[in-house]
Amino acid sequence: MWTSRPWGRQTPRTREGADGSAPGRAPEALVLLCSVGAAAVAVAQPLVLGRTLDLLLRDGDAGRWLPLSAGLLLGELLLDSLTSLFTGRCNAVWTASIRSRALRGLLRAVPDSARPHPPGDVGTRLTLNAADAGGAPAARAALGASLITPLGALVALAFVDVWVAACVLTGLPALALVLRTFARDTGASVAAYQRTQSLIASRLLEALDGAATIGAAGTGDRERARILAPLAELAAQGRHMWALHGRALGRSNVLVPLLTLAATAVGGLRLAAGHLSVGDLLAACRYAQLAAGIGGAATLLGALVRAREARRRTQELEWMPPLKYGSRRLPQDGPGELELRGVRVVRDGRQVLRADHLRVPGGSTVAVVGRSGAGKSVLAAVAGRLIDPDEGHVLLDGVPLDRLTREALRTEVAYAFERPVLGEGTIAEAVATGSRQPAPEQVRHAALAAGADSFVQRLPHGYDTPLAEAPLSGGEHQRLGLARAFAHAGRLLVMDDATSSLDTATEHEVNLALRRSVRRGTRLVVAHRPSVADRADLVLWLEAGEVRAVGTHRELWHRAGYRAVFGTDTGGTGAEDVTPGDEPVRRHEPEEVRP
Ligand SMILES: Nc1ncnc2c1ncn2[C@@H]1O[C@H](COP(=O)(O)OP(=O)(O)OP(=O)(O)O)[C@@H](O)[C@H]1O
Repeated sequence: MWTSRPWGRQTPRTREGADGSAPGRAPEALVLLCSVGAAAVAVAQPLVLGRTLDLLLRDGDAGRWLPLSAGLLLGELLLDSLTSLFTGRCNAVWTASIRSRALRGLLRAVPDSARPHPPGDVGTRLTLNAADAGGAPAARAALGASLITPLGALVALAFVDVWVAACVLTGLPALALVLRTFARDTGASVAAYQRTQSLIASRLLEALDGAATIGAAGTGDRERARILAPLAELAAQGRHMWALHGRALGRSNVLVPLLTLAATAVGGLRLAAGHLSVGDLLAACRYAQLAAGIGGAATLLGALVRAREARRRTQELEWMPPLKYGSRRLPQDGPGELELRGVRVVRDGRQVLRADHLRVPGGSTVAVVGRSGAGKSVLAAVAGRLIDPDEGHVLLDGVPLDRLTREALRTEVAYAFERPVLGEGTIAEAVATGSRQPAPEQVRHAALAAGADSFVQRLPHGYDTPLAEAPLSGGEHQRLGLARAFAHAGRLLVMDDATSSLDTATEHEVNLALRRSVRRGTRLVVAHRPSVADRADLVLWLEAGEVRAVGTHRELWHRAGYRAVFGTDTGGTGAEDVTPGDEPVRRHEPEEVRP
């Protein structure tokens, strides 16, 4: 049953960072604080343990040093646990923030600029790459803290015994060199690995999208091979990364014990010479270990390099050029007159649309026809400012579209597409989604006009049926897209192949309803059927990106080139598929439409 629940856009309770705002320094500061605390405790421990041991050996009673040692051990444990907790939290909020910013950048971008990023690539950037990039602040904090331990240990060691400290110091440049080489070499591999990951994801999504075609053509094996072709490269890159990591760890794993051994030997000699106590030797050995632990920074460094490359990839989405809006509004009750002045659209150095002095009178219905690739969709996109022309201007009721506020543009220009994206909510929410919030009765009215009401009523929960539970045919899906466009119809409605999946009779009913029941305005209809062109007030015939002619369907039908657009060369008007008994088409005489 359809309920009258209003489908107001609810403000979801967003998790920290998920709204795209930067989480600030607090999560990172907490990680830094706890890791520095843990590092400080680690540095203090050997001194205290050494002193405790000396007191126990000498007096058999270490006094308050014993509980202090235990306290430090427990403190280190607690601080390590807190570091893990805050690291998880920091990673989560940063990942959410980076992902939201990238997504927002993508959604705000000029649609054409997103074209080079196929869905699989976008998916990889928003999931894997965002998560890697989100790990950077915590890794940075941990790296900073991880340097405190060896440096602090070295200073403390110098207090215990300067000779042992000097011995450790001589080995540190070698460890630093290992880290530097690792950071340099691993950067390029990580970037290549992430690119290949995204290529595989893109191919997989392409194949899923075209699963029916692949199944029908029996090219499953070839497709599988195509998707997995970069896998060998990915494996090689992965192995290379692990080899670099392994080499860095291996080298530091050799250097660290050697250094500790050398420090222990020097400490032993100093003990034998009476310059060190047993407790001092214990502390010196532990400090030597901590100082040499700088090699462990390789893992954090690896995470940071990966995060840097991943961040670069999410920022490519975040920083895509946004569609900029102006501050002007449309004149009240304007008829929806559309004008294209000196418009040129160029793609890959090729002109794909040129239209000059083209004026579509307000309230008229114009069919845009032409062979495949003629530029119909480009014209449709330019007419409602989905893209800006490279040259020239598009005006709606005398106002250039790029001067309009976002609100004026999106409330007065509606689109219906061949393959509308309906989202994940209920049927009602899918129709209601848009710049305005239509009331439930308006949603139903729009669905009726789009010929969707009857099949929606048959669904288990009517308009409240979640889309995921509504098995929709291509035509039903398209009708919901039309309903959404009708529910938000402004003074200009652009329909780009939006009825291609409807049978001729349904398409005709939709056309009649559009005239009778949807807010009046100018209609720009990209069409492939002669019947649609015949019902329009005027036809705009495009060829190779240029306006070939403007006229009524019946006028143009005399031209063989025009008939060829519809793949027919019969003597009729090609509009014979119009349902008998149609009401006569009411034409709004255009005052001026010329190419
Ligand atoms: N972003 C782009 N990059 C490169 N070329 C583009 C881009 N957008 C459109 N084109 C090219 O512009 C030309 C017109 O494309 P358009 O989609 O407008 O054709 P169409 O007339 O709608 O075709 P169809 O009827 O097959 O949908 C095509 O050759 C297309 O390849």
